[in-house]
Amino acid sequence: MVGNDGRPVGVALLGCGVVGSQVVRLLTEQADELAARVGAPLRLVGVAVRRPQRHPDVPADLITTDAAGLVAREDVDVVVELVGGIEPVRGLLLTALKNGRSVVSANKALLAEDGAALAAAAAESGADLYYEASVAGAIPLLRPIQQSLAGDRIVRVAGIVNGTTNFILSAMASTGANYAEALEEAGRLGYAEADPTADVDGYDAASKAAILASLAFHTRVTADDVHREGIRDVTAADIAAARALGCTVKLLAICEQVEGPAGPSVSARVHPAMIPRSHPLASVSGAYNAVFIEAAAAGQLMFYGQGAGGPQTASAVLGDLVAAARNRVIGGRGPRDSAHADLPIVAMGDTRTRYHVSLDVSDRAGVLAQVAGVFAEHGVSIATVRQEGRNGTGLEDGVARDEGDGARDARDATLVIVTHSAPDAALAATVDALTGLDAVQGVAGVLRVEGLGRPVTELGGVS
Ligand SMILES: NC(=O)C1=CN([C@@H]2O[C@H](COP(=O)(O)OP(=O)(O)OC[C@H]3O[C@@H](n4cnc5c(N)ncnc54)[C@H](O)[C@@H]3O)[C@@H](O)[C@H]2O)C=CC1
Ligand SMILES: N[C@@H](CC=O)C(=O)O
Ligand code: NA
Repeated sequence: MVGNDGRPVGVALLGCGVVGSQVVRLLTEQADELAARVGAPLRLVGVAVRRPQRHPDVPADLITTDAAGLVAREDVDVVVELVGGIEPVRGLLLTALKNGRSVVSANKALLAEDGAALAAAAAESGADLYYEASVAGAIPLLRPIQQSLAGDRIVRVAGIVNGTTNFILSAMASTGANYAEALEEAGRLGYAEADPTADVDGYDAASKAAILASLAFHTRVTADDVHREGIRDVTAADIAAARALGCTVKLLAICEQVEGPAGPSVSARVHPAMIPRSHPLASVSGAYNAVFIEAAAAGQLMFYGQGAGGPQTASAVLGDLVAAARNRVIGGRGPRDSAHADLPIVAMGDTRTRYHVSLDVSDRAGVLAQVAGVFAEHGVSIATVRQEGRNGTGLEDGVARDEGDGARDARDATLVIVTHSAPDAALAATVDALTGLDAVQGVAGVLRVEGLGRPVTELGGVS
């Protein structure tokens, strides 16, 4: 690819909402500095929007509703996509890349669904494809994985990559609010959208996990490959149970290289989990994001900051834009996405996790043995068991009080069991089988427990 012959680098912006409008502002306010860093001025040649009348701050001669026409213009070098969603964006970006235009995007949904096609189009034409803003907003994360750690071997990337759900879980933990109350507060403060499905059901985090796993393990991972559970079912009782164990509950994205049934494999999952309060991720609260990377030589690294917001996300977009524009000016291109390892994806059932299980049981002779037997039958080793009295039966002090209700057992108790690590399928089957026991009145709560590379000392030395 040849350089830009000293002419300005033409930038087409698709979408001018929360993030796009901030990109326009920063491009204007920082024009001279950006030109110095790029080696040529950045010239915004057009802004494609859906409703032109809604953008009084953008010069009218730049506004267009014809995104396809804008992308095809000869004076466009870099297309910055801040629309979101799959179509019509996929078609527009594939056309741009095939025509040799570099692309900067914050669109995690598209990259997690069809990143391979975009990367192939970029490789074919020699254009750049950058998407730092798509994962954890402002936090520099993808470039460190792709470039700074290129000489190392990453074994795990785990973290909090969704601000909305982290705000909700933090509010539940700090105020005792239930899920519905915390969600309402998140909406009031502008964190949760009118339809919060993508956030609370884990779709947003799963897309980000797919992108992280792809880059960390040099393997194409799509959102469909990521096991996904959201936070709708997390209860105030789960939060209290976590606290009792010295833990807190977070929605985690966990991407690991593991030894699967077919050899080295990638495991990618998003689910709520208890983590020890001593873990650095436990203190990440509110709408913040943090990602913990473990690499063979570098050891443990943590990246922390704001994962959303207009100016914050625009910062990451502009970082990518400067890199893509500089490559135009000097006539090269940045490092390509690499999928050379092409590892298989391990099924969630084969992924090893630990569980915290709260069972409401009748407290009579032999019940603990029956429950332990079900764990043993499924090959799941128990790490700790704690019994608590329930409904005022006074078991805490070992004294049972029969309140005279002849229709039910004289004594009720809750068994709190934490397992050692076992295949997730074995743990799920164990919980299923427990519900069939006569002595088990109900499963009060089931949550995975993650040490994330650290011994869970609070749980009695389980690691
Ligand atoms: N808002 C945030 O904090 C973050 C957003 N992102 C990503 O950045 C992208 C943009 O997000 P926001 O700015 O928040 O969204 P937004 O909804 O505020 O802005 C999107 C804009 O695109 C416009 N649009 C829709 N279809 C269009 C079309 N066919 N042609 C031209 N314009 C069209 C909409 O009218 C809207 O103004 C999304 O991919 C999002 O996932 C990533 C990280 C954080
Ligand atoms: N909805 C996301 C924001 C952007 O990625 C979140 O809540 O983190
Ligand atoms: Na980022």
